[in-house]
Amino acid sequence: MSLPAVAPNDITSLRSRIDAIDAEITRLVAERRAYSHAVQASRLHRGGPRTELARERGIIERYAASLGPTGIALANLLLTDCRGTLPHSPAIARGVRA
Ligand SMILES: O=C(O)C(=O)C[C@]1(C(=O)O)C=C[C@@H](O)C=C1
Repeated sequence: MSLPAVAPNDITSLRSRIDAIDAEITRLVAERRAYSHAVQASRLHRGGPRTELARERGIIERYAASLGPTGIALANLLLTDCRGTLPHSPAIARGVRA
């Protein structure tokens, strides 16, 4: 991974790049959650189960291949976040947060 030209001792510039990356990551996590909820809602609508463990295993394997053990932890966190209560679910209506 090569970095754009930033003086190595320019901590302010380096941190501002980190902050921009974090903002992008959190935006992508929210976008991923929305797509994940759409897939889960579609599956439920067709009478299927809400989760699909074979698909989750494939995702975890991809993260592991890219990032090693940290990737496994990250994939599990993402899947937990994306599996949360669907916006239209009765649990939400009762005020329960997954
Ligand atoms: O890809 C799917 O089938 C999804 O429902 C999305 C997703 C995910 O967030 O990646 C969420 C729940 C499933 O158990 C598997 C994967």
